[in-house]
Amino acid sequence: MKLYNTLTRQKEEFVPIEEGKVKMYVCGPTVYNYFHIGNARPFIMFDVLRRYFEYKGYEVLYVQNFTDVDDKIINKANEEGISAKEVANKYIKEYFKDADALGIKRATVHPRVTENINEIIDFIKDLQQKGYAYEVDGDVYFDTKKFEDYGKLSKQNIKELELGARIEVNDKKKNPMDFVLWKAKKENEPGWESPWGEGRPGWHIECSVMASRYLGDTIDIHAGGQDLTFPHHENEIAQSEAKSGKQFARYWLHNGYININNEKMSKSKGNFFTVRDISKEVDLEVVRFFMLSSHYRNPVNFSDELLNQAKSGLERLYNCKEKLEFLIKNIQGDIKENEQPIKKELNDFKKKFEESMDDDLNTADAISVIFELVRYINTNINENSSLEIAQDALLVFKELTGVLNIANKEKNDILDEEIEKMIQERQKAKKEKNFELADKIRDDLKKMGIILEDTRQGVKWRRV
Ligand SMILES: Nc1ncnc2c1ncn2[C@@H]1O[C@H](COP(=O)(O)OP(=O)(O)OP(=O)(O)O)[C@@H](O)[C@H]1O
Ligand SMILES: [Zn+2]
Repeated sequence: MKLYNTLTRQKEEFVPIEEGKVKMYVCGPTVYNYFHIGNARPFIMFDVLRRYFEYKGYEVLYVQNFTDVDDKIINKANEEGISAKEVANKYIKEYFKDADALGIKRATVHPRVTENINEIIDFIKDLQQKGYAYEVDGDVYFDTKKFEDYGKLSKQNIKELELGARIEVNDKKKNPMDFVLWKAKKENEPGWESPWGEGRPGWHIECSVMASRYLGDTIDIHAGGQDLTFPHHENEIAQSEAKSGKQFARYWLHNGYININNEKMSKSKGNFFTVRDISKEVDLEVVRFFMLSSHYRNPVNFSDELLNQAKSGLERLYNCKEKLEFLIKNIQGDIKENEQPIKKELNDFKKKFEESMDDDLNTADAISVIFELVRYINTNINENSSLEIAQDALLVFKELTGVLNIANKEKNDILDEEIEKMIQERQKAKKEKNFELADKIRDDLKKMGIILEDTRQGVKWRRV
């Protein structure tokens, strides 16, 4: 599989450190609000990368953190008169509700900053001992001048950055590019005891600490949104490599932005839609499908139109699946001689799907392959097919959609009330002598695996 590595600015063959194993770290949310669909992009896309590795037989260790102490959380807590911990706990719970509905698999570990304070302190102490960090009035800074490779990920011209950064006046830092590892406690802030007095960790240090704690000094993949490349990931590299003397992450993956009117969707600009609000309008599986319909590095302008397209695309997939499930219940027999080429073609779709996914996780092309498969099934598999070939087709369909985790909800999801409602509509149509509509409703139900029987006691129905 080839992945675009921000570190080298090219697509590279993925080679794991340890055979059969992938160690991934994905920067998680700062929990002071519901997350928006821009934030959902890395969560969904890297979930698919993980699932694809698993499909290929890798064991994946997947770590995604929660930033549960931060200025924004503290501000929100002070506004609402509750503790930062209460704010964070609330939004972590809400995160899981939305993430589950988006079909995002739970990480192997979801560590929180506040559960890693001792590890963070030890890490900073080590940096200080090695001469990479210095203390000023209870704050501790990373000395970027000491780390020769600073800037290697973002390929930034450090001189230019320094000029820009001078606008931000901070007399405590030796150099404008230095960044904070530990912040001395201010009033109305949570704080922890440390060798530098009471305080709390800076933002960047948490990811270096949690990645090494759960995955080791060198990890395979580190991922997040494109905005994190600089300074966040650059700083993570500086901290981790200064401490261990080893390469921190071998592949750096960054997703492009979800935009609104060509501007990055972001909490600070207020131009965002939360996943929670969207869930009131559409099933979140549609949002997942929408996300996968573009390559993860391309910018996407969010619109209702794209969401509607995703909705009808997903319906096409469910229709195909239901058709196959219906056929399987109603046909019989082993594969026939003239179906051998179909079997082969079905397997070719798998290969094509894998080729797309192997090309830097091109889910957009992978979805096109699934649509081709659907067209192929619709024209080649019917009442005259053998049971075996229909089962084969369903298996391939499920394998491919399973990697993306789309269209795999069981249709038993159709509720009894919905069925009853459709039956009532059919009765009404019959009364009005609209037999065409009545037959259509019966057929629609049949496609959903619901069989009607007109009895003297009224209409009875059963699931096939
Ligand atoms: N518009 C966007 N499109 C794609 N990814 C985004 C977008 N906005 C944020 N992200 C990513 O979402 C993830 C979660 O980050 P976090 O919760 O810190 O969001 P944030 O940066 O505070 O959001 P915002 O930019 O709205 O303030 C990060 O990987 C970040 O890069
Ligand atoms: Zn991070």
